[in-house]
Amino acid sequence: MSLQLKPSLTYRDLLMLYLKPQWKRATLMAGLLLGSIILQLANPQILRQFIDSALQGADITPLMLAGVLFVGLSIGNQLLIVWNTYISENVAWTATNQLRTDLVRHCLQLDLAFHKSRTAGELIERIDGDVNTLASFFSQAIVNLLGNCLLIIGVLLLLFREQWLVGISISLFALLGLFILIRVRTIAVPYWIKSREKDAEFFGFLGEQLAGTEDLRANGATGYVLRRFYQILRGWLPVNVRASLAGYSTWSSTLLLFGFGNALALGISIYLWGQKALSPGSVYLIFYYTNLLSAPLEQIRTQLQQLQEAGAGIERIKQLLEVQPTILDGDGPLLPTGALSVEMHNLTFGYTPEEPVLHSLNIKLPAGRILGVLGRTGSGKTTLARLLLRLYEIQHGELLLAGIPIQQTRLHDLRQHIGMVTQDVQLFHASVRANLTYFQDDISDEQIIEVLKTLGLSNWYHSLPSGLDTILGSEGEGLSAGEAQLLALTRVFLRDPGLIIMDEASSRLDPATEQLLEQAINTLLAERTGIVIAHRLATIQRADDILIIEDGHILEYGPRQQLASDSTSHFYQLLQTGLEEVLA
Ligand SMILES: Nc1ncnc2c1ncn2[C@@H]1O[C@H](COP(=O)(O)OP(=O)(O)OP(=O)(O)O)[C@@H](O)[C@H]1O
Repeated sequence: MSLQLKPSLTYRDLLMLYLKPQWKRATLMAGLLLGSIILQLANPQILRQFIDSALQGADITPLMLAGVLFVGLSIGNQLLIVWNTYISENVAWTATNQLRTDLVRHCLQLDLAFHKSRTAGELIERIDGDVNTLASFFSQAIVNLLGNCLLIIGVLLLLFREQWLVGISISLFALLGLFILIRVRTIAVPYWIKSREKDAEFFGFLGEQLAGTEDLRANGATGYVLRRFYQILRGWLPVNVRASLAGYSTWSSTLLLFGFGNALALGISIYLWGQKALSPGSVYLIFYYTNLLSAPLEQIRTQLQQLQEAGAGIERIKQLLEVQPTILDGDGPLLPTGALSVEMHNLTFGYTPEEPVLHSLNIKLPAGRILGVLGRTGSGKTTLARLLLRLYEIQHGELLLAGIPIQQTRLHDLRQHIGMVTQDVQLFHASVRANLTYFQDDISDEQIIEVLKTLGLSNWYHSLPSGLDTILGSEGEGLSAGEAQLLALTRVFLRDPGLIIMDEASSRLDPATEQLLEQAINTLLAERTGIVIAHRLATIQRADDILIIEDGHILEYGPRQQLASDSTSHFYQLLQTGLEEVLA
């Protein structure tokens, strides 16, 4: 299903989008609920008949039959409730899963700047937390709210039919009861909100610490973590005690209220019985119906709350949908296959336009050549790579790929033609195959094995216990840094891009792995254009051209051999001093 969510989202839109496709199940849900209401209303009538007939000395057979019917209908009602719960959970999960998928798709389309400015936890809360509040909206709120109203109306009508005075008294009690229940709940709400805030703080803290376990231990920060942990727990305790007490007061007030309702029903019934206006069976019937009111009244209260929460959830989802990607597909031609040329004319860019990070870059890299980019930390090398992938849009000047202005390219096409290998290799807790193909099914196992062989990874592949089906640990656990880099190269190789951008690993690898990596990089760069952010001499020797950036400006740019033999060039000085020492 394509994304149909729009920022002007309403309850009606949500129902149309996510419940309409499930209208058959939703209708069945309504039917089951109606059946259950009818059974709940009919059953006390049998009991009344039973009591009155028994008191009048009726035969045992009709009494037995009435008893069996009562039990049968009660069991039938329970079965309908279980079936209804099963269907409504299915409806809710199908609907909310679709909504989650649509929101994830929306977020994945948003600019990198959006993701950089938000924490992972915030997005998880947006996509899962807010959607969870809608689950009950889909599963119960609408249908059950109507169902409960119907049940209450049914009970009150039957009470009116029994005796008008009873009808009026219990109707007034029901109205007052609902009002009181809602009021009492609002008193407890702030305590629950506080408790949930503390929950979020605790889990946020826990998540952060778990993610950084290795660093924390290595730096001896365990004591600090435990102290913070204890502080948070200590803050959590009184808040939770207060929230529980507030919850208890809600619960006890509900009990008190329904106790009062029962007393009222019994009082009126006894009075009317004394007046000979009611039979004992009818007294029981009234008592039963009054009791029956408690569940729907209580549920209406929770459902109104769920509707409120769903309203807040919709509001936050709307805010998320209002954020739109600013980097969109261009309408230029598709990029050609094979090596791509790269040109920059007066290219200027800043993460905020007032503070440029790259200034007036002019570069001309013909197809098939390799550019080695050097520069100190923070000079703008990664920014340059991000611009080439169009993760950010250039602000001034021109950036051309195979002669096509980058703004005119289509994002999917662009990212098919550019491969990027960074120092942080992102590996997923999934099979080797899925990690290498990025879950793309059209890449055959033969192709993968061939590429692994080309990159010198045959031995590694044969050592895998289940071949390509071997599951990798999360974040590449169990792989050395060199192996992870080689896998990243394999991944890019399989996509066969025309331009490779490499942010080279500066960590020192063992000589055997380094040699393997060097060979793999050579194979990868052959007949492709390469932009290599270099940290090692070996890479520099591979480059045709050298670009040295300083504070976002070009300090030096030219053919490597020419710069290397010019003793006045910065590159020459760098080679003399040693690359690692200067750039580290
Ligand atoms: N997302 C961002 N938002 C704002 N400023 C950023 C962002 N990313 C980088 N910068 C800033 O842009 C400048 C260039 O950063 P960049 O990451 O491109 O440098 P680099 O040369 O790749 O550094 P390194 O070698 O350490 O990776 C730095 O001043 C940095 O603080």
